[in-house]
Amino acid sequence: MIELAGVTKRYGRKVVVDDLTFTVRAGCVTGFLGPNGAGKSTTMRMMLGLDRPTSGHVLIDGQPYARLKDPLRHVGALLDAKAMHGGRSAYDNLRCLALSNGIPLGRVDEVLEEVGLTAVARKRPKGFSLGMGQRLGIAAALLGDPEIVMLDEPVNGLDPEGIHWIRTLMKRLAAEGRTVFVSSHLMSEMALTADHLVVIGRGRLLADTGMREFIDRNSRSSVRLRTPEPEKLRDVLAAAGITATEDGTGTFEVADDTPAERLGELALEHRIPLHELSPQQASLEEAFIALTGEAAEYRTGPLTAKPVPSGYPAAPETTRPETTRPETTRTES
Ligand SMILES: Nc1ncnc2c1ncn2[C@@H]1O[C@H](COP(=O)(O)OP(=O)(O)OP(=O)(O)O)[C@@H](O)[C@H]1O
Repeated sequence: MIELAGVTKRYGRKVVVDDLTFTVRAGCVTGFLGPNGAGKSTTMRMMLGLDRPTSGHVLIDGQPYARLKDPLRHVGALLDAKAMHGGRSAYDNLRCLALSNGIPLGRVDEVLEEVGLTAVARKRPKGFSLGMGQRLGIAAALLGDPEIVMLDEPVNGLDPEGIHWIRTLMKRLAAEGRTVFVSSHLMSEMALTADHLVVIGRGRLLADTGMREFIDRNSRSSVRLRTPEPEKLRDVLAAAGITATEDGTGTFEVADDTPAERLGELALEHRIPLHELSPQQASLEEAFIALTGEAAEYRTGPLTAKPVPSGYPAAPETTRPETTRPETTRTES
């Protein structure tokens, strides 16, 4: 478990992390999201004792990181894949880490196998591709068989097989009862991987909530109808007081919370043929943009920047439904 209490970080006069309080729990994958420059990496560095909070504190399983004995056995982290010694082989990089953290050397071969780098174990990382470097960084994070795994943008540079692998790995680690905390800008990937989300904007907590709840709260769902008789459907919907938008080709979008069942029954009642009747689920990406729109420091033009529908949230969304995932025990290596 990772606990942050009132964590603030200032660089000069700039407040980069602003009074963050949240807990990252074991047994699930927690996604850490925020626009560019929101303070994610700074927060992760403070969790790992690489940066000191200006105020507030971070506890790892109840202790500051600096007090952990053999920290790699408690927390494995990938922050910067390029942090490896480029002139030392992949094996030697991991061997040094193992020796300095009291980790059995047999783990080096195990993690190299796990990340698929056994064949290049004797090669130097300076010749590695971005994806191979990421895999080596992930191997280092797993080396101490830690209870807590923290990964900053782990899918960076990974090929589709690698992305699938890291997703499966994170889910497995969480199912084993470990704490998995991961940042990513790849929303589609995060939607498939994370159970819980912590979202920050300009250093402030915007949401600490379950994935489904986050999407439901920050986006509007709708129902799409398609008919060869749009005039008839338009009149029926208007008479029923249902607001719909039309695209001019017989496709209607109803976003006023009328359930699909009611729309289907109305169409049937008036003998209007429907070629489509489908509830539209908003994506994590849409919900994320809606929530963080005003908190984004670096924004693109109007083509991609969407207006925030309900204003900048005054208080973060903080709900944490009970996890149904059973905690499993695991044996130390
Ligand atoms: N050592 C530093 N000195 C001064 N400013 C810093 C330092 N480190 C980070 N910052 C600033 O803090 C802010 C947050 O940076 P950080 O890298 O934590 O954001 P991030 O959410 O990880 O961004 P990204 O998604 O782009 O990686 C940025 O404005 C950055 O310029």
